[in-house]
Amino acid sequence: MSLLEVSKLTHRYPSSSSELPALNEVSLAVDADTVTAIVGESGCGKTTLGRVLSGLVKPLAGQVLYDGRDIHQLPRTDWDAYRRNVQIAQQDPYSSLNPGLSVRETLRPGLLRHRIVPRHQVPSEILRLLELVGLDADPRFLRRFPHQLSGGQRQRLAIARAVSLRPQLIVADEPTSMLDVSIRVSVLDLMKRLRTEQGLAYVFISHDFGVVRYIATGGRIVVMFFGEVVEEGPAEEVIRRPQHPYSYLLLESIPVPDPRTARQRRSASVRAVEERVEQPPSATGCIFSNRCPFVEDACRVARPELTEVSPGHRAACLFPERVPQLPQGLQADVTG
Ligand SMILES: Nc1ncnc2c1ncn2[C@@H]1O[C@H](COP(=O)(O)OP(=O)(O)OP(=O)(O)O)[C@@H](O)[C@H]1O
Repeated sequence: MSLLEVSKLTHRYPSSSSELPALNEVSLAVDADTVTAIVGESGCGKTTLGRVLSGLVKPLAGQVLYDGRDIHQLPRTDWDAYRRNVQIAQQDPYSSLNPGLSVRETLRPGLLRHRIVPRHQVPSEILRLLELVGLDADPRFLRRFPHQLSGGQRQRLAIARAVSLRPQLIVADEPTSMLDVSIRVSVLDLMKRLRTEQGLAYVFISHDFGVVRYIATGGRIVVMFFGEVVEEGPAEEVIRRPQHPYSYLLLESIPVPDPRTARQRRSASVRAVEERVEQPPSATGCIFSNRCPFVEDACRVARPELTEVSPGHRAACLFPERVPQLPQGLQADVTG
């Protein structure tokens, strides 16, 4: 079931030096109770999309429909409910947490303002939330300030704050990219557990396909390139049989710990694309054609539409049959 229907979102920042919009006619559905992972390189519009979905940025054109209604047309009380129902967890919890507020004061105001529990139950609810996210539920910890917490503890606190309002959806924008690898996995595991226990949906934003495949099991993957969706579909299918060359190349470049495999993985096509990374996207043809290792003349003429390649799986490629299958070993690796 769709929680949000996103229709032809276009956004451009007035101060941007880029000719290209940050988002260009992005349409997709965000399902309830599941993960919709947005993946793509830096600058492709992931954060802008996340901010539009959470209502923090009003797009220049297009709509975000919630229960069939445009969120920017909602009456005040429904808008407040939407903002509570859709929480955001950001890349750098240090900048999103108020440095002057203790752990207790980070969690308390939201619980009171939105009357999540009766006033007298707020202290016990704070302790319950800390336990839920694996933080110390003791008085000394409650008095700590963000600068006295580790990176992992800060992100757990930011997650606790988001979950405290009992939202339907959390937009998680690169929530683990600033954490050490060992801590990263534990925070991802926490997010997975919370999702099933609390019946949450996530829009999970990342530039790292390795992280995306870890969190998006059973959900959907949306691949973006320069403000456009180039592929979207069920996570396992996008990973096993990518239908857009860009998705294929992102998957093929997932780093793996074994240096021998990592060497094998940097195939000729990945190296060729890396050499062309500075090329601006084509203005008229397929947006990926200037970097595509499988490009044909036709790709430089017109921009392909997102087209269904199998039920619920769409790709914007004129020649999806040219996208190779991932090598067997790598497939086993990326499907984990
Ligand atoms: N506040 C802003 N003012 C001007 N341009 C912006 C602003 N925020 C983003 N942009 C531009 O919009 C485009 C999309 O940026 P966005 O941050 O949404 O992408 P992203 O995929 O999340 O990248 P990153 O992972 O680096 O944050 C980029 O070209 C970026 O330079």
